[in-house]
Amino acid sequence: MSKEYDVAIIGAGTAGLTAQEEVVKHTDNYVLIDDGPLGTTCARVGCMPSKALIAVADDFHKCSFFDEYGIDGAKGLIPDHQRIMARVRSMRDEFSGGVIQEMSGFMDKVIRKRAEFLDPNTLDLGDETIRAKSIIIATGSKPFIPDSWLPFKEFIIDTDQFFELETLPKTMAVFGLGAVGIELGQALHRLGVRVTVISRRKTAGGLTDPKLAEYAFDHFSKEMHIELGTAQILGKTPTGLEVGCGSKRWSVDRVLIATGRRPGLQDLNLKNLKVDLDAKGMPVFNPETLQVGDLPVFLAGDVNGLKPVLHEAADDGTIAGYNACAGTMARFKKRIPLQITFSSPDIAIAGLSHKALTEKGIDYVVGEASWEELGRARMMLGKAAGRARIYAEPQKGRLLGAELMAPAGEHMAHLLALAMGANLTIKEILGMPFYHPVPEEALLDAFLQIATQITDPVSMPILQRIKGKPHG
Ligand SMILES: Cc1cc2nc3c(=O)[nH]c(=O)nc-3n(C[C@H](O)[C@H](O)[C@H](O)COP(=O)(O)OP(=O)(O)OC[C@H]3O[C@@H](n4cnc5c(N)ncnc54)[C@H](O)[C@@H]3O)c2cc1C
Ligand SMILES: NC(=O)c1ccc[n+]([C@@H]2O[C@H](COP(=O)([O-])OP(=O)(O)OC[C@H]3O[C@@H](n4cnc5c(N)ncnc54)[C@H](O)[C@@H]3O)[C@@H](O)[C@H]2O)c1
Repeated sequence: MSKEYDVAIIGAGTAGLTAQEEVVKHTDNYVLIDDGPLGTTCARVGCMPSKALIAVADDFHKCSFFDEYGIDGAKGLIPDHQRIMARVRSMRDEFSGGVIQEMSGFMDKVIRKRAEFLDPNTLDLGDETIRAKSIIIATGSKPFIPDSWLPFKEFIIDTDQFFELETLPKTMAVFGLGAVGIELGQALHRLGVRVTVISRRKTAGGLTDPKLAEYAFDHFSKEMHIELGTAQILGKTPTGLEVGCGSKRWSVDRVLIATGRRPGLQDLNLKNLKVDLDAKGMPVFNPETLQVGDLPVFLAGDVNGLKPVLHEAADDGTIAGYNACAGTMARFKKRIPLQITFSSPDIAIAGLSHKALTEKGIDYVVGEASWEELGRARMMLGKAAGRARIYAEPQKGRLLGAELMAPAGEHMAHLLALAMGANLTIKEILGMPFYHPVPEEALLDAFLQIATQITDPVSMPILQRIKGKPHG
């Protein structure tokens, strides 16, 4: 006879653990199923170890400015790749160990097995079946290697394997210039690995505004070797692989695959849910309730492919946990979208992207900011680069969205998202303080441009002063 639960959660990552926090408020009769390593993708092989590596790479990169600053001796500094990777792993172990420690209070609810659906209320765990009134799928996403590249697998590294490297290869091809490609590609380059990035599109870190995407692509191309084209693996060499795009060829020790992740849906036997699946095997679900069709089944976190970033996975866990226990489905208002890529300069999208505005046919005016001539950016070598495109509704200039590549962009993206969340008009934004000299001053130009394009005139003495620029 199978065991009966109120809720079964498949996946003990960020979304699954947040769902558990919500479920436990309603019932103690639940189970959390995970057959993989515990500690979450974010802490083990995602957000945290990647940022630990980037921190070292960015600090080491400052050596390249020391001579110009008037500091001698920088050329003698050598990154010890073995020690760098060991430190990254040690930080990783602290972060993922912390998550596992937090789970100790409910380990008796955790089943370390792989789950497959037999029907919407029944899971096959291999040697046992369980039944649950509601089931939350929180199985995350996985790196994906196309079949044609599998014969070269011994030389291909994905992000699940990358942080296990004892040391860094001398040469590396990075396939893709999305979030993973630019973050890790730039870090490897800054640490002295000879990197060749191959990107199918003229963009970086997910930017969708064509003007900004091209600007960012060109900017990063000046720092490291980036080729535009579809990456191919052409064969093995005595020490690695021959890779290429178009008619160009390179020999590299390893390939870092950063061409996107796939939702972890493949092994769940979703056909037994008897709902329509799209071409990618994704069941139809409601993005506000996360319910699959009208079944007692929910999709939370990366697995639903909506916004594959950590804070969204956590919100999803709460929504799915709540609805899995509630009698009726609650629809939740989502936060202002925010996506930050920790390249240098940072890349970010706050609110609606250019692509989303275009697809939805929303009218907007644009203000553009630049960090190239900003005094504060120019005095910090390597920081005087960056642009932002800020989109506002054409009447009162309320912000709709923004895309940017900018120094301190991670913070500015939050400010912009806050302004969007508070529904501020451009007049209200211009009434806010902007300290001098800070990177945020560049945004004033963009706001001013918006103020001059909207239909409701903004008449403020401050506009005249900003037009003349502060003295200093
Ligand atoms: C290199 C990298 C860097 C990143 N950096 C950032 C960042 O800086 N900021 C940010 O916001 N996001 C970042 N992300 C994204 C972020 O890590 C994810 O959005 C988040 O971890 C998703 O959480 P999740 O709960 O959906 O999935 P996960 O944490 O992956 O959890 C899924 C769990 O399901 C289990 N599972 C899968 N299939 C089954 C099955 N059939 N049966 C049982 N268990 C199963 C797995 O073992 C796993 O434990 C990064 C991702 C990567 C790869
Ligand atoms: N800072 C962050 O929040 C952060 C950091 C890293 C990863 N992530 C998450 O991880 C997920 C996966 O990141 P990712 O960078 O692997 O995927 P991605 O989808 O962000 O980017 C993949 C890129 O690879 C390109 N590409 C695909 N096939 C190619 C080929 N054959 N040749 C050349 N280019 C090719 C695509 O055009 C795309 O631009 C993202 O969705 C992101 O949410 C987030």
